[in-house]
Amino acid sequence: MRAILIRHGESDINIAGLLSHDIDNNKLTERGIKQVERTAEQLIGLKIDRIVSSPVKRAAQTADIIGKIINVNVVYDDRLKEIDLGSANNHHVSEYRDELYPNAHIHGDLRNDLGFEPWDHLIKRMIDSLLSYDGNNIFVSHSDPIRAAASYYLNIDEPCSFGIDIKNASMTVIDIDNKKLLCLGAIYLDDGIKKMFS
Ligand SMILES: O=C(O)[C@H](O)COP(=O)(O)O
Repeated sequence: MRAILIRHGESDINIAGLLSHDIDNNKLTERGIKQVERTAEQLIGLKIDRIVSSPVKRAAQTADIIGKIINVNVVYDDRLKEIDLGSANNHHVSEYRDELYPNAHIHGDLRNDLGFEPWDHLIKRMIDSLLSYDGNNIFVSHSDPIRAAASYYLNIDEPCSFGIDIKNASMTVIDIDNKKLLCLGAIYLDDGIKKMFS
């Protein structure tokens, strides 16, 4: 079993600097659509059993584009949805950024103060999803959930994963059977990884 975790393409709320775990209130930008198309074109011909997607619109749109380009069916799984942002939902990221690191993840005690979904809970639902599907699958999700899954396979805690920046439409590849992170946030997938899906 292998998994390709793909963050959705750039969305209007990413551009606006807004945080949202809502299901329907956002969409991919034109650049986001092109990002996803570039990612999907690299996956043509790989043996993929299914695409499993967060139900959040920006992710669902991403999965739909990929599914059409590589001709693979899409199923939805709530366990892949965006982290529950607590009281930060639909607020601007600038309200919470560390003044010394303006473009960084919300971190530390502030996550708890805002009522974010606990990191361990996020990891559990992501790993439960990854382990639920046989074969080789694409999982379309979001920044923090993919960082959480990567931190699990790297065996590091949330503060130590602070430096992981999962770009829009990037690919994070995991060998589920051997519990090994093969690739982290790639926008171009190397041939060695592609061969694992032949
Ligand atoms: O940190 C952020 O800006 C958001 O949590 C990103 O969420 P997204 O991956 O759904 O855009």
